[in-house]
Amino acid sequence: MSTPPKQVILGAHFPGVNNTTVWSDPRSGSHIEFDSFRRFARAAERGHLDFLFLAEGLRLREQRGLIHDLDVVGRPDTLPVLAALAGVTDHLGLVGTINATFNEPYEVARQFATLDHLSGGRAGWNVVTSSDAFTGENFRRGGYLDRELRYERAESIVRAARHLWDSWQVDAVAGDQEHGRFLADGTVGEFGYHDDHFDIAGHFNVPRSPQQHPVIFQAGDSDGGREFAARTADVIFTRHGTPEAGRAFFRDVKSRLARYGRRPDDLKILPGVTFVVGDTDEEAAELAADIRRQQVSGQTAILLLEQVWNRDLSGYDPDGPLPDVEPEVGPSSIIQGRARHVDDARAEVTRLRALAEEKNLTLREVAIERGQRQAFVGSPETIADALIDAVQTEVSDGFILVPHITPGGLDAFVDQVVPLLVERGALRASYAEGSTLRDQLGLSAARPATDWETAAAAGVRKESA
Ligand SMILES: Cc1cc2nc3c(=O)[nH]c(=O)nc-3n(C[C@H](O)[C@H](O)[C@H](O)COP(=O)(O)O)c2cc1C
Repeated sequence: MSTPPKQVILGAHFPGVNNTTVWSDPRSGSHIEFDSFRRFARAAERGHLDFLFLAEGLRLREQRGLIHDLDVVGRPDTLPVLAALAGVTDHLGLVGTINATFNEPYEVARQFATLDHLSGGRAGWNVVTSSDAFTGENFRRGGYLDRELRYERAESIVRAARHLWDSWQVDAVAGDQEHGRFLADGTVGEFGYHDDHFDIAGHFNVPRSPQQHPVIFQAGDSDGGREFAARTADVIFTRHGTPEAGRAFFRDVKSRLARYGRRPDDLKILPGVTFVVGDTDEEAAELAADIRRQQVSGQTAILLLEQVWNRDLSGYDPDGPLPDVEPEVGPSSIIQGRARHVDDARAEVTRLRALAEEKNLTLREVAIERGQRQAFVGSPETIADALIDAVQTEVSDGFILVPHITPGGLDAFVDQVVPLLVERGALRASYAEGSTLRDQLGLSAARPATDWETAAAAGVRKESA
């Protein structure tokens, strides 16, 4: 009998309005009404996926001083949405993105512990570190964090939260009716946490939650982000364009774990991916090309390439050639509220010009081609086989699916691909009763905050030795 393949972990990213989705499709519904979240979550649960994932955007992006046309809706406040979903789902993990820079550990620890209670152990926190002053203007203290400190602060907030989550002993609640004593003793929830970022002390007021520590995700691909994940997180949410890039990332990140006394399986790597299911591979390829054209209108193509050129390109014709001007290099960015992901603008422009020439592409076609991400496109069989193969060949431990339609975009995957994954032994046929998100992801039970700190300190010593 052949051994079953490694399990494919699957999350479902609730899609807002952005250039991986198609808001203008007639099947597209509201990105804010609860019914959309509920339908999406129930589809994920019908397919016994591991978790639903919500991104976060704390300020409307601006480009050329105007609100960016995409990414405007679909990101209401994360925690109320997840709390409401806890009431209409039974097994699905509920993972929300909450920034480490603009929040306090006491608040965040309370919120996630509460979500963990409400959901019976299904909470996950995606710790992001965006620290830009533009977003900071929304907050009391303004953009106060130096970018270099973003991961130091993230590590601090998670460490402090872990102390808060540990502050209630397992047997803290006595519930002694005979003597009328609710608590076992008066020291319940006592904490004190002091470092360069936080100086807090008191009594935490949420009892120990089912997972004790909600699952910690991190999203951020830089060297600092990878090291933070190796030292602190249970899951990395990442993105890359090809399976080869995925394997290189996988090897790099997993190799960092031993330094902190962790095994490769202690940190799961999950790239975000789009998918298009068709009756045949040819039909799916045609559908995918059509979706890309809808996602990148002429105006969107201009906005996307402005992020490469870092200058106003509104005078150019999207159906004409690439701009003949050179990119603007320097510290100022045309976009605010989101990092520009262009390391060397001159080299990127040279590459795009060569691509346009070789394939005879217009400006809009270049924008479409440049934005291609790793996608699973094909018949249900092709997609199921490709997902299984990617996990067996260490591209990742699974994927976070990003459908292009809200809220019905998961349906084809759940109804046509999931049964094949189950048949091939790569996905559970049903949820195990009473399992937490930690159990579902194959993670071990939460370790106490002090264990993490000892391992991190030993790892840092090894690194600097
Ligand atoms: C796949 C992925 C998803 C992300 N999602 C969010 C998000 O929803 N909200 C947010 O504020 N930042 C998000 N980020 C940004 C990161 O948290 C981080 O702030 C940024 O990438 C800078 O960190 P880095 O220099 O390590 O990449 C995301 C990053 C990645 C790679």
